[in-house]
Amino acid sequence: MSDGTTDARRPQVAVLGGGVMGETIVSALLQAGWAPEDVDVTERSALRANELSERHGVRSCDSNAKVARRADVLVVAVKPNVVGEVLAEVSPVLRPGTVVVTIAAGLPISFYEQRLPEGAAVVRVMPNTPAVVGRGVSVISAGTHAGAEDMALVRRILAATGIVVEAPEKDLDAVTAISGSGPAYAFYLIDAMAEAGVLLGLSRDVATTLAVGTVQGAATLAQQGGEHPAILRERVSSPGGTTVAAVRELDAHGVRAAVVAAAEAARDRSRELGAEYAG
Ligand SMILES: NC(=O)C1=CN([C@@H]2O[C@H](COP(=O)(O)OP(=O)(O)OC[C@H]3O[C@@H](n4cnc5c(N)ncnc54)[C@H](O)[C@@H]3O)[C@@H](O)[C@H]2O)C=CC1
Ligand SMILES: O=C(O)[C@@H]1CCC=N1
Repeated sequence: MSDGTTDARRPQVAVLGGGVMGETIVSALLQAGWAPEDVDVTERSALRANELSERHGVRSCDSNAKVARRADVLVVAVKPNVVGEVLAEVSPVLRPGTVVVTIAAGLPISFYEQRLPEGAAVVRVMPNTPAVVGRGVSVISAGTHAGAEDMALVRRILAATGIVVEAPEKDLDAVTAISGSGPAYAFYLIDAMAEAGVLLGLSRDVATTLAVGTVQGAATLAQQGGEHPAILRERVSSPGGTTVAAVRELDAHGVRAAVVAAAEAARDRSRELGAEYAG
């Protein structure tokens, strides 16, 4: 399909499920230049539907089939256990050429292709929550019938959410473990650092400001400096100084091994979700 670059109107997008990630995508669409009337969002909760319409000016309703009928792009943003029933509602009414984009964790592209009309273009995406502030990471994988134009369109939709990286679907469980769930690991570290500051006698406000600013600054340095994180860590570590004393404790408490084990557990859970719901 056309990606709408030369069309007067951008492709009509329907976001099914207006939770944390669904709302983020609605807001990214508006930032990327979509008009509110070209965006539909569905919600099981009427209260939430009204909230989304009031906040973003988009149309909201509780009928997935109704919005799917007019959609050029359908974004599936419900929980993995609901995806099957949502596809059963929309599949009979989809127009040929509609691109189906899914952000559900774990479910493979084949799950969608088996339930959608023959030849449907499916693009699987793993975003993350910093997308809310335009600093997200999204990984996109093409389904059997998704062409270069479809992938370009998905990139445009996600443009306002942050970085977009393309990867083969076989990598998506690992991607989910690193960038999908990864913000939680970073928040965990920030929380622990702030708590440690309080333990050492700082006020909670100051400790939190220091922890957030330090993690943010370190991430920016790692991104912009282009140097290996181990080199950047060495540069903080003066001989016989405070940092080596601290890092020795991180090693002694197995923090590196814990991060690896956490990522493996997330990858395994992503596989399980796929097996559980795709059956
Ligand atoms: N939260 C995160 O960090 C990430 C989530 N994901 C995926 O995004 C999807 C959504 O996750 P969240 O936004 O966190 O969940 P959420 O629970 O905040 O949002 C889901 C929304 O779907 C609505 N809903 C439920 N059944 C529905 C139906 N039949 N029709 C329309 N709406 C319905 C719910 O009322 C809820 O508002 C999940 O599949 C998850 O795996 C992917 C990457 C990151
Ligand atoms: O925890 C989850 O299942 C979702 C997918 C990646 C981040 N949140």
